[in-house]
Amino acid sequence: MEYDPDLEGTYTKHEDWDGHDVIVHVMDTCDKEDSDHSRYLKWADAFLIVYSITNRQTFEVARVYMENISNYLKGQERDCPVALVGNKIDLERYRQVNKSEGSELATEYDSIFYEITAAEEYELVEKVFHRVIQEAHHDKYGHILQPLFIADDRTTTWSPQQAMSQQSSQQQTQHLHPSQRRPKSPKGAPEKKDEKGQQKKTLNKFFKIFN
Ligand SMILES: Nc1nc2c(ncn2[C@@H]2O[C@H](COP(=O)(O)OP(=O)(O)OP(=O)(O)O)[C@@H](O)[C@H]2O)c(=O)[nH]1
Repeated sequence: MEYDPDLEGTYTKHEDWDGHDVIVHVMDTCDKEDSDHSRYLKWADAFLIVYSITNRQTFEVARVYMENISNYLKGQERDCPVALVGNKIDLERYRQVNKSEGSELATEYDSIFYEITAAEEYELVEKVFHRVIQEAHHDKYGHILQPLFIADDRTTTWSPQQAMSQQSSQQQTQHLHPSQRRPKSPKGAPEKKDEKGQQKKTLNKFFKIFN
């Protein structure tokens, strides 16, 4: 089926980590002006906010997202990993957002920060997911599973101790197991935008979830 950016989608991936069947549900959001963000916020165990380093506007939108998520989590007294991701580093010559700006924003919200290219380096994308999943797993279950597969030489294993001392550092690998089930998509999530797509899409970030 052809990709349609106007559709909201949930993707599920199974991974065998440390003998556990880890199930990761990913919601790729499709926000509109009238979107009810709270359904994402309630559903997710972790959040990825992606902007394009070649488009400052997307960075400013990411900033709003960071603040909204932070406020929500504080209000709920929840602690979820949040990762800020600057995408399209293969287009360095068109860069509009400095790496330091991304890093500073992430630090401001005590979040993970990566710059990646989704188009050219799948391993980087995977690394972001693994890092977030590992932290989310720790937050939820209180322990870390050991990696089953061997990380490449750029990958290190995250630990809560590391996180305390190196809050903004990168890298990871891990695994999870399902012990709680949650709906595969936020309750009430519309599958599609309205037919004509006349509602302006203001935000286009996705939230990553696992159970
Ligand atoms: N050069 C480059 N292009 C990318 C990269 N990631 C995504 N793109 C392109 O950017 C465009 C938008 O990518 P999407 O994956 O659709 O991004 P999105 O933020 O989900 O946007 P919507 O599709 O509108 O929801 C597409 O043409 C992609 O091919 C990247 O890392 N580098």
